Amino acid sequence: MVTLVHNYVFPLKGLPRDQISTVSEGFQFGRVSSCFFTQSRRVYVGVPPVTAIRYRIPTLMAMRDEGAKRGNRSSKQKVPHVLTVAGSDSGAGAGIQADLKACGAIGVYCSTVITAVTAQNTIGVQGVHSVPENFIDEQLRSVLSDMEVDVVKTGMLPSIGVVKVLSHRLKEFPVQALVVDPVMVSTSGDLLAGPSVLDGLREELFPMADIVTPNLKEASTLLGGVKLETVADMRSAAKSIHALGPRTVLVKGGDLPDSLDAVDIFFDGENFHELSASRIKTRNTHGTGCTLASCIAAEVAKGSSILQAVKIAKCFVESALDYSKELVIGTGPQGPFDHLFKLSSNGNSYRRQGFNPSDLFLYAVTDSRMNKKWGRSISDAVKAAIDGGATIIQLREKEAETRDFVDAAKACKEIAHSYGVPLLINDRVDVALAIDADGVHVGQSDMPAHVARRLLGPEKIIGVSCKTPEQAEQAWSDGADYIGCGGAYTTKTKENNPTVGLDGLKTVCLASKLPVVAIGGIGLGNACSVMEIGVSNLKGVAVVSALFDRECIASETRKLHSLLMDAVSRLK
Ligand SMILES: Nc1ncnc2c1ncn2[C@@H]1O[C@H](COP(=O)(O)OP(=O)(O)OP(=O)(O)O)[C@@H](O)[C@H]1O
Ligand SMILES: Cc1ncc(CO)c(N)n1
Ligand SMILES: [Mg+2]
Repeated sequence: MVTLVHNYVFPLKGLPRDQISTVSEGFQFGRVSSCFFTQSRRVYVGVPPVTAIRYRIPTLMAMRDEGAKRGNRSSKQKVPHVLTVAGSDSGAGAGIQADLKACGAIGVYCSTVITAVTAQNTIGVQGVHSVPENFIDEQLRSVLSDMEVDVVKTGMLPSIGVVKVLSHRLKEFPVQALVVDPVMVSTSGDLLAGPSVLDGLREELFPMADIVTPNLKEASTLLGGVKLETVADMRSAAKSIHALGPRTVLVKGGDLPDSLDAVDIFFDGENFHELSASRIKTRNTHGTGCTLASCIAAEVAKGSSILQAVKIAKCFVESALDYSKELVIGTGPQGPFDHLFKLSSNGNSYRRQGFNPSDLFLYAVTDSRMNKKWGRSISDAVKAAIDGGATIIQLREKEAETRDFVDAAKACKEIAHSYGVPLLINDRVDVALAIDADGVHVGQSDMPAHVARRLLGPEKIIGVSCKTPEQAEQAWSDGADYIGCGGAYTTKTKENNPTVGLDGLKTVCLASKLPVVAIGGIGLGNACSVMEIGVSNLKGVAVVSALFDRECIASETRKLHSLLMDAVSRLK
């Protein structure tokens, strides 16, 4: 199942115990009696008869990140990186093109080694032109030797020679994880890989793979043609394929006949997980397999576990299919879908042109108690703040009934957008979705930012409250756009909220790869001191009572705006 590489056993013996972590999910082995090493840079230390301990050898990347954390702020931003080794689909629904779009949508860099060029459309595959093996090898070497790939994802590998070349290069340049989509036949029934490739996959790639993702036909072919017609069949297929060596298996049920749900079976050698999504009624399912595998790779590159990544990927495919179910591209039976969730959107006059960190400059956060105290509606308060120069609005409504909140948020969005000011919703991702707000702001105990990102899509703004460098790092890897850091000073607005002070704020700003807005007890008297900590990614201040617990919101906002302008011009 895995190769014993003795060189790697010896250094392991001296490994301090505190550098070994016990991992339950996906790391239970039937019988492991000694140490071994897989190509994906993991060392398993067997404790017979059933458990295994995992130690992840730090990747070059992790070491570089460590270096960056230790104060080398000039080091470049690390972007999670997936390399796809696959075929081009001229119709751009599947293959390399699907991989690029999927990774792009998830916010992960994707490099491409092209194994074949297909002439393909919504009707079928009209031609395949394989790239010579030595040139595939050259592409692999170019990318792997230079670009610090996190995860490799494979799609169409047209010959056994290509499989061998790839497995050789992966041994020379190990990566964190390998996702193998054993593409054999297109959904239109056209052959994309010869039968000899099967042996190559089984012998060379599966033992190195962290996950293998066959569809029903591929699972059947891998197992010598067994019939797979039910979820129970899929379970036993997953088990048999797992025995061929991969760490985990996902048998995809997109093509399962007569099923109301799209059910996939995940097996990690110990446990089965039945993953279900509603089956979207659409012709646009061309490329779902490639997309799913790329999303898994992208999520793993961002730091998810394999199972977590599969769940997120499945949800991505379901949402994308749902979003593009009416899309009409091509005349054939199998259309592509919209990975970027945008092509078919209409009627939305205000579309954000990417997040602009300078919008954090004067960040107004509403408070229902203060509005009640002064007898004004949320939308009047918002309008006044914008009149005074607020550059972004967050609606923070802890007490309102959901329906009232949705109505108020709709009204506020209209006002904010008429001034070109973005509107965010505190905590309530559902409300943000309901009114198509510009984004959300979540705290450490609210919905995790990576889940919010999945629900809201790549365009929306996501902010996360962070008090420590670790939380800031997490927010960045979760795909947030900015962080809010505080309390800068003590505040009565938010009870039980420890103050980090200006020193804490500075520490977080220095560690954060994202722009920061300071919050907590900030007002006319101290806003300048906050900005004067002088860290370039501190983009502004967020205020609640200094604006909303005042008789005239607009004039207080105006005063704060001009103070901030002065502070910033002094810093230049
Ligand atoms: N109509 C649908 N609605 C929701 N999910 C679907 C639908 N069709 C497929 N899926 C999901 O998409 C993923 C890919 O599954 P599928 O079995 O279609 O792979 P595939 O045949 O390799 O794809 P392709 O060859 O079209 O790229 C699975 O998670 C599956 O459950
Ligand atoms: C190039 C290519 N790769 C994979 C698939 C499987 O969908 C396809 N149709 N075309
Ligand atoms: Mg399919």
